[in-house]
Amino acid sequence: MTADDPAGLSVEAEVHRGAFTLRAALAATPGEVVAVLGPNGSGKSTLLGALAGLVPLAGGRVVLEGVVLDDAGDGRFVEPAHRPVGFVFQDYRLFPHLSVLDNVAFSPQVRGRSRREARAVAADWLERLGLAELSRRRPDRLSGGQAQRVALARALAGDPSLLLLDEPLSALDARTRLDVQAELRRHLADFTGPCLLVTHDPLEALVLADRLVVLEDGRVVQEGTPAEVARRPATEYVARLVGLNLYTGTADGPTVTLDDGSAFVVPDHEEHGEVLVALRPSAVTVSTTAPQASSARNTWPATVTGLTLLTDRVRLDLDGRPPALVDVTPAAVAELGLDAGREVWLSAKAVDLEVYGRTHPRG
Ligand SMILES: Nc1ncnc2c1ncn2[C@@H]1O[C@H](COP(=O)(O)OP(=O)(O)OP(=O)(O)O)[C@@H](O)[C@H]1O
Repeated sequence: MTADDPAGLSVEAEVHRGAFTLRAALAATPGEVVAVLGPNGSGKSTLLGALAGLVPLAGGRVVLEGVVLDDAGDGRFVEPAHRPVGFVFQDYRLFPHLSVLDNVAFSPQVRGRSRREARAVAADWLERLGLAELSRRRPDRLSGGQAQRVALARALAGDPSLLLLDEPLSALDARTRLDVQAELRRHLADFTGPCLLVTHDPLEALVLADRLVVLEDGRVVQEGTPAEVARRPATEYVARLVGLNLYTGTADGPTVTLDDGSAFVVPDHEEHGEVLVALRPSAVTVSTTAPQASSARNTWPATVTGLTLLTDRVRLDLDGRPPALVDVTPAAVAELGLDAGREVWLSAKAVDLEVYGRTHPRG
């Protein structure tokens, strides 16, 4: 999609906030849910703020359905209140002095509806979201889940062309979160415009999003479907997010020399030069004696530095060349006497190593 495509959203944004710079380009098609993931301080909220007109662009432009909302080049700028954008903030930001009905009526009113019409639209949204009986309540009398639903109703009641959700579920307890997440999924499926969802939670991104965009240090480091990103993470952060080991190295035929000087035998691949190698923690075998080396198998010594109980497995943190996360069964932990400080051998079949080129430069 190009910047002038009439459908959907297209953004090229350069934003300065103190010493921090966001420089990101992204697009989203109508009906598409794009999850924006990234570590703390990577610029996710800044990006949403720029789209909503709350944070000024130093460069680039924002085009929604063919309408330029912001263009740093020629100074065009649509005020936040006049943007067809619905925003759900992490802390909801409901107006404390207004009833639930009037909170939701606020959006259609700002967009030019009369007070009566706006209240009718609000009542309709509250009905749709199963909140009708809360209409007269003040926000301080709502549970977290209810406040989240009201915030979503308020965003949708303005009939936005773009929906921005900034960590919409992060303030909820685990149980409520699952319920609200399932509901949110249904509402997002009905929403016809593009939606950007900022989240820290990879599971939330997998459940709710069609596509992931990963920001690190103000730059987009990876985009793709959840499956693409999970299979071939582009950075350490993404690898940790999806629970994979990721190594950087240099490919030369069937050997990849890793940055720490160790080497992996890998399957046939087309890559030359700098590559990434991904390895599932469940694909590594742990033994207490040195296994037979073979051309199809990589073996190396390592020391257990940590053990974490997952639901049905134990994740081992291992220091070695290279270091690794390895998943084993609780029975294996007992049988092999695994504990912090224990020296073991790791082995991984060449076919379990996924080799691919870098999509962004190092450093
Ligand atoms: N008002 C501000 N003035 C100066 N710097 C700011 C301001 N707001 C944010 N920043 C800086 O901009 C950078 C990006 O912040 P931003 O809130 O966009 O990140 P984020 O990815 O949303 O983080 P988090 O996941 O912690 O919410 C940070 O380094 C932050 O310190």
